[in-house]
Amino acid sequence: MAKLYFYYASMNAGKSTTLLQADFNYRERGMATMLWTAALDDRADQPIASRIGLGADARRFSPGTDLWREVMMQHDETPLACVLIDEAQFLTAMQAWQCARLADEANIPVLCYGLRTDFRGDLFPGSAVLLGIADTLVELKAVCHCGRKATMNLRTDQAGQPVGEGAQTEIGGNERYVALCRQHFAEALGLYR
Ligand SMILES: Nc1ncnc2c1ncn2[C@@H]1O[C@H](COP(=O)(O)OP(=O)(O)O)[C@@H](O)[C@H]1O
Ligand SMILES: Cc1cn([C@H]2C[C@H](O)[C@@H](COP(=O)(O)O)O2)c(=O)[nH]c1=O
Ligand SMILES: [Zn+2]
Repeated sequence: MAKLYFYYASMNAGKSTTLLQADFNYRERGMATMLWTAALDDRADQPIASRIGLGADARRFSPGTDLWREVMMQHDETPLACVLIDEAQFLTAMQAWQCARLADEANIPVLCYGLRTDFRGDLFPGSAVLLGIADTLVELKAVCHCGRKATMNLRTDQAGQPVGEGAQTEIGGNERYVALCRQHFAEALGLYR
């Protein structure tokens, strides 16, 4: 019985790096994998790019992508040992359930990697469902400037000032976001005043 995994963390915790390591591990044993990432994040040359310099090609999902259908088409051609999905916070609720169906009905392990919460501390839709239904939840860890675990993502403006309002989706990297522990996140947004 295959499992649905959700590896969740703040930004800069090594999610993409861990995904690429898992993929390498399967492929070096001659097993086929299928990689996915969000279509809206096209910052890097390669679809999946880690800050440590590793990268890989991947299919891109958008809200209309039928992951069940796309993966099953590929699986019929070449049996897949697993499916790896980066930026899983951007999955729709329906797509998160399609991932569960792949594990349950097609017996394909699905490994999802994504943010737990957005710049306000609210769950992303895809993450909310994955946190609710995944068989295995694994927290990856980044470090706050104080040394504690960084669980939150502070959005900053061009002057480096904290941003507390805006659209949930705003693509960017270290220049737009900083991973902080909850206390430093809350203090930066004035939530404890
Ligand atoms: N040159 C480097 N050597 C070693 N580790 C690095 C290097 N550059 C970045 N990192 C580490 O890589 C991690 C970020 O990896 P990445 O997979 O891009 O994270 P995420 O996908 O969670 O945002 C951080 O822990 C960072 O410290
Ligand atoms: C917190 C937060 C993040 N995003 C975006 C910013 C990046 O493009 C991705 C996360 O990338 P990573 O691989 O985890 O480094 O998500 C966003 O759109 N909204 C947010 O609140
Ligand atoms: Zn801190």
